[in-house]
Amino acid sequence: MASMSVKHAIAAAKKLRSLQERFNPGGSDIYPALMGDEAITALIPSGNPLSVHILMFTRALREQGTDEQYEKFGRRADNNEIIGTFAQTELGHGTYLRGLEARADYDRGTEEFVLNTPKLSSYKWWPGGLGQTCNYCIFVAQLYIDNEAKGMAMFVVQIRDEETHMPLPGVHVGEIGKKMGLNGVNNGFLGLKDYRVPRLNMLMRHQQVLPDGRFVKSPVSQVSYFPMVFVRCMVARQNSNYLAQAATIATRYSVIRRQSPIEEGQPEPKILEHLTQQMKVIPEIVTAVVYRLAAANLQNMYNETAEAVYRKDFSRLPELHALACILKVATSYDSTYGIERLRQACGGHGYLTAGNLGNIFAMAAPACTYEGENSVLYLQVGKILMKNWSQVLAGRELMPSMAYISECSKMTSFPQWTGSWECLLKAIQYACVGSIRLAFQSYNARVQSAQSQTAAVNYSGLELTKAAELHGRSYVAGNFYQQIVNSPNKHQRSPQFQKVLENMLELHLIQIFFRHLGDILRFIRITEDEISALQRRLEEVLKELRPDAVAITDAFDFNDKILSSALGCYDGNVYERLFEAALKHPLNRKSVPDFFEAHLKPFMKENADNAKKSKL
Ligand SMILES: CCCCC/C=C\C/C=C\C/C=C\C/C=C\C/C=C/C(=O)SCCNC(=O)CCNC(=O)[C@H](O)C(C)(C)COP(=O)(O)OP(=O)(O)OC[C@H]1O[C@@H](n2cnc3c(N)ncnc32)[C@H](O)[C@@H]1OP(=O)(O)O
Ligand SMILES: Cc1cc2nc3c(=O)[nH]c(=O)nc-3n(C[C@H](O)[C@H](O)[C@H](O)COP(=O)(O)OP(=O)(O)OC[C@H]3O[C@@H](n4cnc5c(N)ncnc54)[C@H](O)[C@@H]3O)c2cc1C
Repeated sequence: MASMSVKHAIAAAKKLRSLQERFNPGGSDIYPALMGDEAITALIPSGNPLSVHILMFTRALREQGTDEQYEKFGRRADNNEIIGTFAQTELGHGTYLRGLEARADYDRGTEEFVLNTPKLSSYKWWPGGLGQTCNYCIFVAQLYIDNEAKGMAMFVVQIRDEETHMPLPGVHVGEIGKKMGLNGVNNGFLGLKDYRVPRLNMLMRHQQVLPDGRFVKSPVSQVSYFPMVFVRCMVARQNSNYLAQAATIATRYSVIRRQSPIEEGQPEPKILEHLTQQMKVIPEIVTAVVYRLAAANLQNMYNETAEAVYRKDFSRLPELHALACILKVATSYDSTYGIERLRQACGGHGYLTAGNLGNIFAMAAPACTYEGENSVLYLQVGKILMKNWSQVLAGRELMPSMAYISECSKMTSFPQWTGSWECLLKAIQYACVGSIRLAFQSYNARVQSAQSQTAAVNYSGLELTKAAELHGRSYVAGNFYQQIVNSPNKHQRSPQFQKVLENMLELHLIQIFFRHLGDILRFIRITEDEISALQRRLEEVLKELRPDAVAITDAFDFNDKILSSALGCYDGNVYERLFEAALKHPLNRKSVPDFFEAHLKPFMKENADNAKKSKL
């Protein structure tokens, strides 16, 4: 599997390079080239062993290295002359970066760094492609000068000979073992023992170690986290893609499969005629659209911030960090949940490998963990919301994506309930701000009672997480509302298309309202009649969107090769493809399986003999 994945990955990397040149000639931004990432991902259903090379190794060299270091390493990496990974996580630490144990000691006598993973727990563990594919890595270590810790630093480390691919002396590298999915990625482990690299192998765009050992601190330490921010932005796009693929498969299957008459004596309908099936499938189609639009917004913000950081303007980093966290969490959680719900909507055939929904789930699910485990990133956002609430109390302006928090904070009560889109959106935002206020009361009371900020964050963690989740909902729903209702290119849309988009907005807002009804009722009085009216609207909009479900998923434009699913094939010949896949199973090569003579027959005979004996 690994070699097949590498073969496909090389084909994908060549395609990506050509896409990059076409979309973005000579440019550094990979994102436009990834417009074809569905194809890339589909080429390698077991995961792309070069993805961390492309997404993190090359970018870290470009963004964290000096121009000279880019010329020495980055150009060769961009040209795929060397293959690298991003080796930060260790066997013993992944989240708490200040706890990383790998160390880099500066030797001013030789102007080198001596790299060590002092204990088993210090081994790098998980980096994509590290096991077998890569010959270089970005090695993240605690920097020590004269045995004094200076914080985290990144080092370009060659781990394998470029000709023979043999691990270099002092390098212990290999594959970490089978995973739930992505088994073509060869995630690896790396131990270094007294491994020396020249001083200029430390990436020094933002922080430097001078030949005499003097340390020049980064103006903004968080800029070293930037490679992670980029992948979080990519996860938002990629996981919305995975959800869109699953939604396409389940939608197509739901208009092929017939089951259970709705009226006595009537023929069995397509299962998508069942209202409960519509409630399983159509909201996931809409969620995929909602997150794809939010991810595109985030990517634009990333590109703008990356250019600003290149000019040493770090002002937009905090907002990008907050949004990248919240969208990475929301898309990975919701896509993973949605793909499983869509799998269940396809009955038993959804559980067949030939349906590919299991593999799509296995590709999507780890995004809840890598690039910052979701619950940890929610706490990150919760902390940022506490800081911003302090700004609100001090009457200061907030970052644009949090402006609604200021507006809602000035409302003494929620206006008369109308049930309009604006009302639904404001209700979610108002509930979010109510949750932030409550979380702040708990958090601030703890800080005031002399708890450390870290401890206060931990003990207020449930409320901080709730506030962060509702902030994510507010941002995503707000973005979707703006795109549908206030988009500058709205007039270019046909009335029919605008109506479909408005139906998707109606469904999204009502669905989020019902998902957080408890959170909303905590702060807003809504009558039973008003809630029942929304229930009716939900049923109505599902019915309205039903005729458009196939067209919307066709518009995702995944071909059969990408979907790789007997349930989601464009020609709808599901049963023929399921049967064709079944006949290809190795067990069907022989009429009598080998295990019959070896195991089953003796087993049955023994039982028969025992039964006879017991009768005697
Ligand atoms: C061609 C490719 C194929 C096609 C594929 C297509 C698309 C790609 C889709 C998916 C990806 C595919 C492949 C890649 C797969 C896997 C790659 C995975 C890689 C990894 O997992 S790399 C390792 C990731 N690890 C982490 O994320 C660690 C998480 N931990 C942390 O971030 C930190 O420890 C912490 C949790 C933030 C805590 O930090 P701490 O040091 O305790 O300090 P704090 O007080 O919490 O923060 C200090 C300060 O800094 C701010 N901050 C924190 N993080 C950031 C950041 N990232 N950016 C900016 N600012 C940050 C924080 O807000 C605080 O600010 P203050 O103002 O409060 O001081
Ligand atoms: C498929 C995959 C690919 C990966 N690729 C890479 C890669 O290329 N490069 C790389 O460096 N890493 C990579 N990783 C590692 C990934 O970044 C880590 O798994 C992730 O950061 C979580 O760290 P951990 O696994 O050590 O879990 P831990 O940090 O040990 O966390 C375990 C659990 O403890 C809880 N927890 C931890 N900290 C807190 C906290 N502060 N507050 C509350 N609860 C907390 C959470 O529930 C968390 O899930 C990859 C992981 C996977 C699964």
